[in-house]
Amino acid sequence: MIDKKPKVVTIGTFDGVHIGHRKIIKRLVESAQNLGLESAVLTFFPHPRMVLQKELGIQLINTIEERKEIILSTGVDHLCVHPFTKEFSRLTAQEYIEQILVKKLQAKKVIIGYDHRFGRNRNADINDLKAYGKQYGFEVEEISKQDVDQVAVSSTKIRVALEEGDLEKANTYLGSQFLLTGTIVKGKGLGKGLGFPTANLKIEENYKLIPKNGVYVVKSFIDNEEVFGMMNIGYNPTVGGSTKTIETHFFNLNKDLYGKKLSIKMLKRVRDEKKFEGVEQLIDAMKKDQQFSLNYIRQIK
Ligand SMILES: Cc1cc2nc3c(=O)[nH]c(=O)nc-3n(C[C@H](O)[C@H](O)[C@H](O)COP(=O)(O)O)c2cc1C
Ligand SMILES: Nc1ncnc2c1ncn2[C@@H]1O[C@H](COP(=O)(O)OP(=O)(O)O)[C@@H](O)[C@H]1O
Repeated sequence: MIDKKPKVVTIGTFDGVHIGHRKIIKRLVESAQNLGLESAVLTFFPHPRMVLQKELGIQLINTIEERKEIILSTGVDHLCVHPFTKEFSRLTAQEYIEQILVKKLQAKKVIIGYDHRFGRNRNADINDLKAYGKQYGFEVEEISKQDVDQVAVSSTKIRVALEEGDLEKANTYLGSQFLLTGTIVKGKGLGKGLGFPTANLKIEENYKLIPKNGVYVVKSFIDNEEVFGMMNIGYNPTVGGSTKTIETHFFNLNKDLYGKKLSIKMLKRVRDEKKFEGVEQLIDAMKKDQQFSLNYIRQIK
């Protein structure tokens, strides 16, 4: 439950929590400090497109848990994840302002993008928000088109970059490393025999975007220790795999990982997944991947 103290609020989906989002959140926190108020981010889940258009194939950069964790790590005082339901979408602009911004969040100031729209059918805009501000006693600070364009980043551009395997671009736009969170489950049990045991990551959220198939250098924390590894995303065509797997061989680690929940950060793309002539060639390729990954890790450490 959010307290009754007056707040500066910003509103958005914030998928990815990229450098543009971070800039807005920084402005929010600074503004709250200057005014002696608390800061709050208002976000919604599920994504409106999951609810209104029943889009089943929708892919998001972050699961809601990841989004929460990243937003809370930016230094905001409060994060409000409001359920986006059909019913909620039918609130008029005025009902939404009154119920959520005024009563629930005690907004004294709202920092918002120039193109923000809200209320039933998204029919209210920033000028309406300013008018409601006069009525309900909050100030509106507009983030101009120029400010938005200057950052030149969008969640859509990041999604496309990840789907194309351009991890470098995605991570630059995110201002952090793209991550995958899930639980380690049993695979086909072939990895140990190849000399490379691989921890198979199962992700529950079907809306989570998985980057292009291929091999990546990754990093995680296992039992509070930083561990690096190499991940393969794909169908394991060499051994006749039929389902998509996300599997990681961690370097210098010998631990039973089954059942563990891991967040794995993706650092660098190495290559495409390939169908090799046989297992020998696959092992040779994995040895080369390991060499490449260890070199890369040495450089960034
Ligand atoms: C770094 C790395 C690269 C891989 N590259 C390929 C590849 O190019 N082609 C392929 O068929 N399988 C590739 N694999 C997947 C192996 O086929 C897989 O690890 C093996 O089948 C073990 O699967 P299991 O953990 O389900 O037992 C790769 C695995 C890793 C860890
Ligand atoms: N260095 C390591 N990297 C990844 N997994 C490891 C490592 N050392 C031990 N393991 C364990 O071995 C399991 C992987 O073995 P593997 O033969 O590939 O079987 P599976 O196909 O069931 O994943 C992992 O899930 C983990 O529990």
